[in-house]
Amino acid sequence: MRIGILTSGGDCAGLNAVILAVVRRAVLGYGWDVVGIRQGTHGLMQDPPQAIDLNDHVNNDGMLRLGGTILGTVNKGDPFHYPMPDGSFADRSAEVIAGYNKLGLDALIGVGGDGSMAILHRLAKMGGINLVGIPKTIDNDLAQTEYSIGFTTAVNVAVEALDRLQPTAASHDRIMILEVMGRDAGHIALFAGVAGGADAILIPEMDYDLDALTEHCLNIRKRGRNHALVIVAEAVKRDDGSAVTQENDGQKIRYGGIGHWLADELGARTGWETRVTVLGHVQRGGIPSPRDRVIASAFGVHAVDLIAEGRFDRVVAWSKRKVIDVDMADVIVGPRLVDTNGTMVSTAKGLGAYLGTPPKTVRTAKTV
Ligand SMILES: Nc1ncnc2c1ncn2[C@@H]1O[C@H](COP(=O)(O)OP(=O)(O)OP(=O)(O)O)[C@@H](O)[C@H]1O
Ligand SMILES: O=P(O)(O)OC[C@H]1O[C@](O)(CO)[C@@H](O)[C@@H]1O
Ligand SMILES: [Mg+2]
Repeated sequence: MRIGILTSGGDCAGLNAVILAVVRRAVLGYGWDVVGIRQGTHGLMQDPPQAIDLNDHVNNDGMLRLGGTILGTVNKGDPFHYPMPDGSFADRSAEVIAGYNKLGLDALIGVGGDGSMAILHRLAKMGGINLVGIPKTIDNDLAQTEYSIGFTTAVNVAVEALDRLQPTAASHDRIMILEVMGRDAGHIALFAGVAGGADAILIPEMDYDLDALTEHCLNIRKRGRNHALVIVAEAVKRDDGSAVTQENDGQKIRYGGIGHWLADELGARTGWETRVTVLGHVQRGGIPSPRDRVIASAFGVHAVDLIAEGRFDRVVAWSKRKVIDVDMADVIVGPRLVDTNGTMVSTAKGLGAYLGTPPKTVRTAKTV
């Protein structure tokens, strides 16, 4: 047997740990060959396909703690809608499938988020590829899994930022706003906000009211505290409903900047000096947390076992303290958003944090 593995979508901590787990299980457990595909689907699109032999990495224990991905990754260039140099878009899916066939692979493990998983699922159906998916993304927005690789490390980074912001906020009598990533979901902001003691947690799943937020901050002051911490997810909108974006090139939207808008508004309304930190890609890099390494290892081993059992079109998932596997069709249903009636929201509210209210319009994306 000869299996391939690729990493796709935004990188995150724990990708090399999952590659190592796949190599160890496949090589030591089954005596198979493992091929690493470079730059996600882009590596397969090249002729010859860009790939490396991963068998030698079976002894590379440094990978367990190494950030990024040794294979490289892409979160642009959908092969079904590929941007060509002349500005047009082409369907290059057949080239990706041809690349897979040229490598002589019996199965493919795709480590990706929701966007990547949807693309790989479609390619697998078209090309008869034996596909198994492994969820990764700092956004933790994949359906069916409680945790995706990279999320916990990103939360740890955001909590450390709050830990560092609190003393400087207290020293200078300020409101500190921390803007975090998460794409359309507020999981990072919510987990980090609870763990880091944020006084207000703004997430895209909840509607906020600037007057209520202002009053909340002023009440903190009245109660005798000279500083406040606010965490805001990047996809939170301005009060007129418009998103703050850095890029919208027709391929994808890149959020960023809501923290600065909020600081202007909140500073003016409260009369309290307000500063902003935009955490950005710091949340994706660095050494994976032990929990991400555990999840990556469990996912990698289970994914290889699925191939050994001939069970394809499955995605491994973390559920109720163990690894399970689910139909890929049940995973590519759009982003899994924060459950506004869930434990994390009620905990944050119970701690007295300002979160706003659930939106009046029903959101269609999954919250499970
Ligand atoms: N070659 C590609 N591989 C993966 N995604 C691609 C590619 N080209 C374009 N995309 C699009 O880019 C976006 C990547 O989104 P996203 O960054 O969410 O990726 P992901 O795999 O879901 O992982 P993550 O959420 O961690 O970044 C998706 O909407 C996807 O459709
Ligand atoms: O690396 P890029 O292309 O700027 O993408 C940033 C996006 O990727 C993520 O880090 C992971 O999906 C999001 O949280 C963020 O919106
Ligand atoms: Mg994603």
